[in-house]
Amino acid sequence: MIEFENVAHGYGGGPLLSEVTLSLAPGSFHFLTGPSGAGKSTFLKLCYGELAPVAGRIALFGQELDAMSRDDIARLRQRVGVVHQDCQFLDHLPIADNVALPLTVSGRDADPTELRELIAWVGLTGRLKSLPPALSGGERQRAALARAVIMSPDVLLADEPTGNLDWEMSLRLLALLVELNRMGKTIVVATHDLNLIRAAKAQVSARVLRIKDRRLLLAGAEL
Ligand SMILES: Nc1ncnc2c1ncn2[C@@H]1O[C@H](COP(=O)(O)OP(=O)(O)OP(=O)(O)O)[C@@H](O)[C@H]1O
Repeated sequence: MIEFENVAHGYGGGPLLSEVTLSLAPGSFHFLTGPSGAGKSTFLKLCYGELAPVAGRIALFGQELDAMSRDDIARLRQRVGVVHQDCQFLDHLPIADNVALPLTVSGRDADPTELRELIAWVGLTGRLKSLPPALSGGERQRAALARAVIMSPDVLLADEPTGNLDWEMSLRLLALLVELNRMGKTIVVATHDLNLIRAAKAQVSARVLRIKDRRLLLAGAEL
């Protein structure tokens, strides 16, 4: 589903990631850990073609990204939902419209019933008409998750989705991610939160990738 072969990336000041080789199977659940600045967000951006590697090859859904045009990559990206670290919204649009935005910008209308069901799934029915600035951190993260899955992606990448949330809200978000995984979605979650990883491992067969010294390693069973 996502394959890296000997991938390296850096922003000009020397390599940040190197010799990254891995294959994420369809339906798998991975956490991605590592110190701040290790390259977790960078790895996620490589996964969905936002960044190109300086060496090596990346294939998404069996297609080599470096052989594709920007338009083709953009089309492939519709099969990948992303929850960004800073989850930005259009502040003048109600939450329902923000969640529907990926459909709207691709020229489609959201089915009103499906949109309401999706927003109910993340527990934001009472917030349908609220503007983003009125939402709490946990509500914003859940709205961002709804927006990330509205195109029914095969893969969901989440960058520190519980970064600013209390434990109860983190577990609520985790439950949604676990549910998506049980529906067959491939999930990658970048996080510092080892308790979150432990809680997930009690529910799904999640594996842990760790960035250490520029390399991406499959962590052992210590977590
Ligand atoms: N566009 C960019 N240009 C130059 N340097 C960048 C760019 N984006 C990230 N970096 C640098 O690359 C390094 C890795 O950043 P990245 O955001 O991938 O790390 P991270 O592991 O996700 O960090 P955190 O846990 O703090 O979110 C950092 O030193 C960062 O400053």
